Amino acid sequence: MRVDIISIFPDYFTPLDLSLIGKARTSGLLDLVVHDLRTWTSDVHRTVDDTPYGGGPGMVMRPEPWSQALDAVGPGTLIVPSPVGKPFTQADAHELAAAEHLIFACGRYEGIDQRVIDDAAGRMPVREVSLGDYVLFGGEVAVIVIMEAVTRLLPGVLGNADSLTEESHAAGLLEAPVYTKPASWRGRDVPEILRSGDHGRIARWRRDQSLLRTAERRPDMFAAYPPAQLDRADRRA
Ligand SMILES: COc1ccc2nc(C(=O)O)sc2c1
Repeated sequence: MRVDIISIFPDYFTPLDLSLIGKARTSGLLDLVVHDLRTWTSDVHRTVDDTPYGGGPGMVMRPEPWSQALDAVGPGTLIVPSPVGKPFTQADAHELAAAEHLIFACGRYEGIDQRVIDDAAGRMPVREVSLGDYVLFGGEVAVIVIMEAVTRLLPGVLGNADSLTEESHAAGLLEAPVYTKPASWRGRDVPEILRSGDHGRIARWRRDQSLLRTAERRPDMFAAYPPAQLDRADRRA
């Protein structure tokens, strides 16, 4: 997968040199290039913003540097993190993991001139996405989150692909609690069933815990869970 990230703060992305994303880059599974938007400015001050038409606080990112940057690195699937974007979900991560070329545009200030996004949409798929109902300083942190969510789904990046099937949101439910040694810790014991060796009962316990946790913590997810995927034992949980 090829990924281009465009930002006025390219140093924000040094974490993408680390851990499994860093390994994916060195192994060639991920071809990631981070660009400084100011590369595509032409004035001595390398200006990327200007005052908003219609007045109002703050500054807006000018269209010219962005249009030249996107012309240089595109076309691809353009992702623009934004407070007005569609909530980003695990399903979106799976869709983006299937793309050949992702381009991330990191907004700052009050955002990017809307014409940049409208113009790009005439040449490539564009997704404006939000991480949640809160506002960040800019798109950079959202891109790091999305890059983690997407890259870990790429074949060969995670050592054990089985992790992807049991984890939260993978099957539309929250995962069961996990435990490791010691069996007793500060007077708290690991649930006996997990030490029973009875894999059938362990699987049932985990499924029940997953259903209960989802019902308690994410009733929205629980309500959306397809009834057809609930078996008879589930209905007793
Ligand atoms: C100006 O660019 C921004 C500003 C805030 C912001 N907040 C996001 C979020 O997903 O919460 S993405 C994003 C982009």
